[in-house]
Amino acid sequence: MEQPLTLAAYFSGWAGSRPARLAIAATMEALASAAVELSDLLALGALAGPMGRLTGRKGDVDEQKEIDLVANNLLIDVLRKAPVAALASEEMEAPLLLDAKAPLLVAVDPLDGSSNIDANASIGTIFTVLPALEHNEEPSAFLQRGVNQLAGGFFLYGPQTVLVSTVGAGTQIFTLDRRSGTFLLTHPKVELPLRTSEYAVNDSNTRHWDDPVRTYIDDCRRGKEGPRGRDFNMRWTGSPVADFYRILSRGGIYLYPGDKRREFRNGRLRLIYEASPLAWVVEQAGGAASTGRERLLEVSPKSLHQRIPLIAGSRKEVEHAARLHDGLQIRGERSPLFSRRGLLRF
Ligand SMILES: O=P(O)(O)OC[C@H]1O[C@](O)(COP(=O)(O)O)[C@@H](O)[C@@H]1O
Ligand SMILES: [Mg+2]
Ligand SMILES: [Mg+2]
Repeated sequence: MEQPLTLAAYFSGWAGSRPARLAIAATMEALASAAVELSDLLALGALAGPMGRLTGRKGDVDEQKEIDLVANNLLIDVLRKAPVAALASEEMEAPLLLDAKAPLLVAVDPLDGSSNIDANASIGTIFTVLPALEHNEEPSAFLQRGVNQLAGGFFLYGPQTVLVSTVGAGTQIFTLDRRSGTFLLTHPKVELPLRTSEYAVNDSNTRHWDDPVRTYIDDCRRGKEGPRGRDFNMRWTGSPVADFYRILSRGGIYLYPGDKRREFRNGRLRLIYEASPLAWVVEQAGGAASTGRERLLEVSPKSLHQRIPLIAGSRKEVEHAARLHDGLQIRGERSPLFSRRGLLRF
C-alpha cells in the first residue's frame, strides 16, 4: 500500500501562495503537536488526575474544567513557536498577543465537549486560522467573517485521534499514527451525502424552540406517517466535534438553534472558534451550514465570544430546515404547524 501523506507534506504542498502556505503549514504542525500531547494525556484518564474537576464558570451557562485550562496552556505553548500574531480562546476573555509581526491569527475552543470528559466520550479541539490585521491584541482583529478563514477544522480524541481540516480545497481527514506520533492523510476528499435521515439535536430543549425548528423536528419525528414520508433516526453526543465527525462520515444534520431563553437566544455554539470552522469543513465536504436565516460563513461577528444558531450537515436537509425558517412551504410536504395555524396554506 502506498504510504499516505504526512500532515507536514500535505500542508506545505497545497496550492496557496508560498508565504501563506509555509505559515499555515507551520501553524498546523504546531496545533498537531499539541493534539498529540493532549490525546496522550486524555488517554490516561483518571491516572492523570482530576481532569474533570470544575474550576470556574464562563458567564451564565458554560463550565470551565481543569482539562480546559490544561488544553489552553498547551496550545499557547506550541503557538508561541508558530507564525501566529495572537491567539483567542474560549478559555480567555481577551486575545493573547504572541508575535505582533506574524501573519496569522488563531482562535480555538481548546477542548470541545469537555462536559463529557468523565464519561470517556469523544471530545476535541476546534481551531480557525485567520489573516492577521493591524492591532492583533484587540478582540476586533478576530471579528472576521468565516469566509476569511485560511485554515479551519478540529481534532477529535476518540478511539482514533483524527484531524478534520480544510484550507479551502476540500475537506481532508488525517489519522494519528501512534507508532510514529504523526498525522497521516487517510481521507483525501471527504464527501457528505446530499441527503440524510439522521438528525442531531438536544431534544430536552424542545419546549424552548421557535416554530421553524419545532416544525422541522416534529416532521422528522412523525416519520413515514408524517409530511417527510420517511423515518428518521436521532443521535446526540453533547460533543459537537463528535457529532460533526459522525455527520462527515455518513451524513446527517446538526441543529443547535437559538431558543426563547435569554441566554440561548443565539444558540449555544460560539461563532468564531466553534461554528465557523465546523461550518467550513462541512461546506468543503459538499454540505451546507446556515444560521437558519443566512449562510453561517457570511455572518459578521460583533464580539469575540458571540454565540450563533447553527444548522449544518447534508445539504438538502439543511436547505429544507432553512426554508422552514423562511416561512415557505416545501412543495408536497405540508408542515402541520403552518396548516394548523394557517400561517401559510396551499
Ligand atoms: O449541553 P448540550 O445542549 O448537550 O450541548 C452540547 C455542548 O456543546 C458545547 O458547545 C460544547 O462545547 P464546550 O465543551 O467547549 O463548552 C457546549 O456549549 C454544550 O454543552
Ligand atoms: Mg465547545
Ligand atoms: Mg471548550
